Amino acid sequence: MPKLILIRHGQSQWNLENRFTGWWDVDVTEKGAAEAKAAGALMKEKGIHPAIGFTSVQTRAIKTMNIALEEMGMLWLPVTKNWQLNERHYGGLTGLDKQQTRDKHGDEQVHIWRRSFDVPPPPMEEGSPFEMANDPRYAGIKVPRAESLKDTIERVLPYWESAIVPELKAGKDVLISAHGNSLRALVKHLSGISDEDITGLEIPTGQPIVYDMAGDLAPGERYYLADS
Ligand SMILES: O=C(O)[C@@H](CO)OP(=O)(O)O
Repeated sequence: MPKLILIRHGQSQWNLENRFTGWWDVDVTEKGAAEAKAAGALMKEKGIHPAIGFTSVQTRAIKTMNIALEEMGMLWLPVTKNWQLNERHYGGLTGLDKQQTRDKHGDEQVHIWRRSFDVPPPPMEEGSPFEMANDPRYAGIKVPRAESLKDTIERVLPYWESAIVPELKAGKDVLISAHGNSLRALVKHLSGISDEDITGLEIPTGQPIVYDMAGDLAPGERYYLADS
């Protein structure tokens, strides 16, 4: 039965600096690269052999995929990149320091912006230095001004259904390298987590999460590869 393996990218420069990141394209740190390498070593040790990979179009997820695959001796793996696996768009919070934002707006408001199901952060202003709409990778795509988790789910799931499910149906093991909130979107769907309970789910960086899919593609329990 096919396996689905999910990895959140290794620590990014803005994870380290504690800044809201979203669609802004930051790289992994040295620690993040080491996390990706360790994830690859673990997958190799546990006999994980994906037949296809998927990532977002963001450097931190792509690098994590490549570093892990290199460690597995599988840099040849066909990998598809798609913006629908991007991190949730952080709107007007992009680039701000998370602690300074808490000091200014209060813990509760920041928690709502970060973890509520359907409250989006404030929209990104026109002319923001963190605007990505003119980046060539988003040509022809309506770049959002901000996204809630619900908005993120609404663009992750169509891609999951149209591009990824068919590969699992064909019996292929699939590796996805993505982001804290695009993976929360997917895990919410796969594990049937309620709108309320998803607010408490955190996905750590660089830790492969596995679903063993049943014959009818019902996802089994999810588990950390390190614990198996
Ligand atoms: O800044 C971000 O884009 C995300 C992921 O690092 O942060 P948060 O934990 O607030 O969802």
